[in-house]
Amino acid sequence: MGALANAALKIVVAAVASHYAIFKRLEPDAPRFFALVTGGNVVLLTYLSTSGSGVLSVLGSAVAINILYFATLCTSVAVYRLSPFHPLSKYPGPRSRRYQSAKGERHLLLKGLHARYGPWLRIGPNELSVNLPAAIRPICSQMYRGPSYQGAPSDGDSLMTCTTRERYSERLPAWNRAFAGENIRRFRPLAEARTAQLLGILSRKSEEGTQLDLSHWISMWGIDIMGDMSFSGGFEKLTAGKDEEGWTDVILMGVLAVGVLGQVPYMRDILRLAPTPGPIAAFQRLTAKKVEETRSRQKGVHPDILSILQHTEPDEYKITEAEAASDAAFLIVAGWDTVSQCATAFFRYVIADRRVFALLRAEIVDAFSDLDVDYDTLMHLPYLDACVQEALRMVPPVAAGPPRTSGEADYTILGNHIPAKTVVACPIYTLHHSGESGEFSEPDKFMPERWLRERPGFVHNPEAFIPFSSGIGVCLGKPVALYNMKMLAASIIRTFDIDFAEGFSVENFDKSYKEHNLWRHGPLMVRLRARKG
Ligand code: HEM
Repeated sequence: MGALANAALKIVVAAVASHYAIFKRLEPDAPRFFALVTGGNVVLLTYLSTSGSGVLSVLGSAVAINILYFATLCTSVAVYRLSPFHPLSKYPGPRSRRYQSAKGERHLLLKGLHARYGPWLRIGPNELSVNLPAAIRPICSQMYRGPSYQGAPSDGDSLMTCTTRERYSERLPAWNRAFAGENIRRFRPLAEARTAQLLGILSRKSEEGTQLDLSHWISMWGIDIMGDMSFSGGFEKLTAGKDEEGWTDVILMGVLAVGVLGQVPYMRDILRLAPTPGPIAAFQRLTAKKVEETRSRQKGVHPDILSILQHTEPDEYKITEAEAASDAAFLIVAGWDTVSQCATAFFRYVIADRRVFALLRAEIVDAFSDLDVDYDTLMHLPYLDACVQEALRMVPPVAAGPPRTSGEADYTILGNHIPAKTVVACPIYTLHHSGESGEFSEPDKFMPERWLRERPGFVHNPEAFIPFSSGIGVCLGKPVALYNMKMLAASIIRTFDIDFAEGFSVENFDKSYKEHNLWRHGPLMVRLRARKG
């Protein structure tokens, strides 16, 4: 009995010691974890078999030792994480550290937690959420992306999932070139052509007097534009009128995987061994085909984004085919749902407020009358700009704050110590809606006027407004996104009178919003009539 207790004590000590030495702050990656477990068990079995016991007895002892070891290890990890010895113990937060929501209400949960615990919030063992505008710049301009970006299994990293800042910096020049100068100007006619195509469809529907889901058509418009810009076409969803291949769901699935597996990035190595689900494999085949097409093209011909990324300068990093395929998929995620969500929110709020609609209509009709919508005039319409900003504030397409990591260094942000290997995020939705800390008066109300500073005494802090993120990894497509949204908004508003469809409930529509890294919601049902006068 004494020998058994002695052996058990040794196992407990070994588990606590290995927690301290290996598992204390981070989950080790999958290969190292399996090497450790396999190596440990080989040594254990060799040792046990020298005792002269039978095979069954040796195996039974090994199983018991493993159970005791891992139970102690897990307890030790849990106790340490909740203890005052943990470097993040001074930060308040719910004891369970649970802020994920399978119901898609993470944005509301996080907002509520900040209201309860204050701007510095511990939301995971090694994770902080910081709801302070003054902290955005120091965090986002110094810290690189956190490990959660490595959640999705893939053969090559996209720009966004580059594991190191050095590799990211090597790839950035080609991306910057794709979104600058002559290249970015070439994207405008693509958006204009798709907008004209959408107007044609909407005109036909309005003549038939049918009610329609505007968010669906905006989504088809958005994905077609991204296909044109990224790899010179390939979707044609406006023509089809529907997403037959189900790319919408595939992309949602991919983004969800990043969100869930990002919490346990070591699982990516394990999942890579599993067969890829059919729809994702089909999307991978599409991006691989686009890589092949754009790679075989001559430099300078059809300079879509994927071609620019692959035809780099001689002294620049040359991406592999797998990386190019990941970039192609990432581009669609980055530029499609974001713009579509913002445009949908824009119409939901503008249609609901007839005063806003009338002011917007007057500004747009006055600017263009029967003329074509030109870039310079469009981008300088103050009320349209205020409405777009306000839609981005109300429903930021990326609601969660992009997670950053302190990596191997300690930081001090606004006098607060952030130890190495801590994940830190500035929660975009919460920042846009924090009335408590006073960034925006009446934060849950759609009020374009707040951007025009026409309300004396009205609190308005643009420093807290970061729909496109900030610092390292800030959105490169912002000018494209703003132009495309304004072009769509002006074109639809000057062409149609718009009302919600009969029986449509704005309250139910708002309640249908769920956040899973991307937004999902019910249909935005409207009735369009050709504008008179
Ligand atoms: C309203 C529309 C958009 C919003 C709100 C938005 C928002 C964002 C945010 C928050 C990030 C940072 C994500 C992170 O670090 O996790 C980001 C990155 C990025 N976005 Fe956008 N985006 C929009 C449209 C677009 C469009 C249309 C494109 C392309 C045409 C685009 C291209 C990119 C790229 C390439 C990055 C990565 C930049 C980098 O890592 O250096 N975005 N965007």
